[in-house]
Amino acid sequence: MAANGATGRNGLAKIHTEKKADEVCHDDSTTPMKAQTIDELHSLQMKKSAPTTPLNGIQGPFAAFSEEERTKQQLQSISASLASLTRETGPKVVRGDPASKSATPRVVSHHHHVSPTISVSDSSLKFTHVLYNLSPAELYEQAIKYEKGSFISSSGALATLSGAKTGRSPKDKRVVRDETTEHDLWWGKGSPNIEMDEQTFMVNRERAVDYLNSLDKVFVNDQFLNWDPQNRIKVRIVSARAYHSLFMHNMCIRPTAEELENFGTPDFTIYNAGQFPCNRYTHYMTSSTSIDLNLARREMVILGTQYAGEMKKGLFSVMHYLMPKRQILSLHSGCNMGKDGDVALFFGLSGTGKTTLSTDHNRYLIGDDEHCWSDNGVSNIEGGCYAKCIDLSREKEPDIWNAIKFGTVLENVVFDEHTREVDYSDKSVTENTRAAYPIEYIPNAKIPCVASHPKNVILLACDAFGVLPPVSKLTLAQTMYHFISGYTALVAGTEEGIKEPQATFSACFGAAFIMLHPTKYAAMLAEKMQKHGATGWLVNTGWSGGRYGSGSRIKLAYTRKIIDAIHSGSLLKAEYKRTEVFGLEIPTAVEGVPSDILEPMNTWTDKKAYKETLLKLGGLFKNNFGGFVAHKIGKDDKLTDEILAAGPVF
Ligand SMILES: Nc1ncnc2c1ncn2[C@@H]1O[C@H](COP(=O)(O)OP(=O)(O)OP(=O)(O)O)[C@@H](O)[C@H]1O
Ligand SMILES: O=C([O-])CC(=O)C(=O)O
Ligand SMILES: [Ca+2]
Ligand SMILES: [Mn+2]
Repeated sequence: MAANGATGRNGLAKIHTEKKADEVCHDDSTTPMKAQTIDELHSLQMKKSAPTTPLNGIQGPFAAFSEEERTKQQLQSISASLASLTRETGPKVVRGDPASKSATPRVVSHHHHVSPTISVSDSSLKFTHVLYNLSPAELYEQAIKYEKGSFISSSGALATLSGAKTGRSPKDKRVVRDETTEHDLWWGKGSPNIEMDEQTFMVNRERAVDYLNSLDKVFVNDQFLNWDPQNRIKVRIVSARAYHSLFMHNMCIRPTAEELENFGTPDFTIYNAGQFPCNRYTHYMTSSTSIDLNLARREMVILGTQYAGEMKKGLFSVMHYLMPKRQILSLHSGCNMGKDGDVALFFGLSGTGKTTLSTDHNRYLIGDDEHCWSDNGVSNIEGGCYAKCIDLSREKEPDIWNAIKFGTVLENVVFDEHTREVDYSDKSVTENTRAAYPIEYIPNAKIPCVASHPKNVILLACDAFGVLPPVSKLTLAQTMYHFISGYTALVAGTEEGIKEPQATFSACFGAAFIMLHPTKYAAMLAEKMQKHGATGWLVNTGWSGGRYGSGSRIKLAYTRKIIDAIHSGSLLKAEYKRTEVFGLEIPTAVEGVPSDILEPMNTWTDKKAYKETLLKLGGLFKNNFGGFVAHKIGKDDKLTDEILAAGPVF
């Protein structure tokens, strides 16, 4: 041991450090240190953003003042949104994260009247910090720091939990019934509009506003709906979670800095206090969840559910009211466009394939879920897509797979605790796992998301009975019959409490979101299809070879081939034969699809069971349509009669 050199007392070699003249140790780095303290160093890391609100022409000494003035106006508007209507004052709002010391304390409070000191409660003394239109990166940080259950997935998405509710709660959606809505809206049997009165709305609104104001910080998103510039709607979403803010950032249209500068007052405001329940002693409340729409006030209140789809679909309901007033048809449909400009709509209830089939590598995506059809053509209402991701496969749905990256919200998925790799087959949290991403994450999205008039209108049904053909060509009357019926077998999970597929009829393929009587939308659709010569198709993306349990779901690859043949126009020219009971025209051959599956009866081994099931489904259709026979569709009696005759006959 210690063969050479000096040894210390314990026998170990001494460590020699050569001392230079100045007696200071230097490392290799020659870069001079620009900061004197740690705090200074950290302050260097972030540079000031280019103003989110560019100074429209104002330069020179007044520029700084006007930016300040603008920020003040913005805060005043937010304070007004958050005002308690009983105390008549808005909260003191301040911009920026309460956790960040450098946040400028630019305090603004909104007063209707100057009424000092008399009824001041503690809530009017505290500040509410406003996190206004944060970027995805900032929202990630907020979510990860403060929201339990937020993680970064291996592909960079923000994995979150939506809490106890993992689907919408249609039974808890209420609409204020007043003199206007009393006459305008669809009420009663079958209608999604469960009534509440103005007073109760205000009670819930106050509850939500007080809850939001009690927090240290709230998120505010100012965004747009509808890519048609003439019919754009300004929306404000006030929420308590970074998850909700990022979700809406992705799903609504994102304003440019300049558009944000000129945003002004919103046309519609959502108060999302979803973490806080409604008060069950409040009139009308039947659970601790309430989603309340007040069209006169242009406001929506969410209590007792954190499922983000409530905001998306709540706004869709609003569009279903506002757009038809302007002679514009609102549609629960996907939309895409071919290289030659041919446009297709994809209608269908939740889980029938709107997102999957409108996301098509060979076509431009206009949108996956909500559209308007005006005299100018089709426009997407949203700025993002909301894809189901149960059993998502990279191979079958590559564009959706690749869209799940930084910026995307991934709801309720299960992932590996170490690698953070998502297991898309895992239903432990829910079957209704979802990804919300900005539409430009799909490489062939068309921006702006507008297109000309549709050539094909494809009605998607996921038939758990396995008796509807994979594809049939419809007459206009049949298209209307199936549009009004809105049949599918609901795939588990998107609506609370549905665990097994079951036959469902939902008028206009979205009765949960329509506000007027279904025949109003149907009449508009018929008129537009007629005027623009669109062809209707019924595509079964559901079962073949037997009903749910014995048959199996039609292969996505086959459905895609069928859709390709519709787009190309080749299916229009095919040879057809007519089916029993439903009287559907089915093609004898489709390129790339085994011909024997085109006729469902061929795929069933038990022909008797097939016939029974077919009649059973026919009966369900008849029974459902009974609710509509007394209504006229459009001004034309002839069309109404044709539609009534276009259902199953047996
Ligand atoms: N033959 C098929 N055609 C279409 N989709 C299929 C088929 N077979 C399986 N699927 C699966 O069905 C699901 C269709 O869901 P999709 O997200 O497209 O529904 P959606 O109509 O957009 O519903 P929502 O309105 O709830 O968003 C996807 O998970 C898809 O992978
Ligand atoms: O609203 C949701 O939760 C998802 C959706 O698109 C639908 O159900 O139609
Ligand atoms: Ca969808
Ligand atoms: Mn939908």
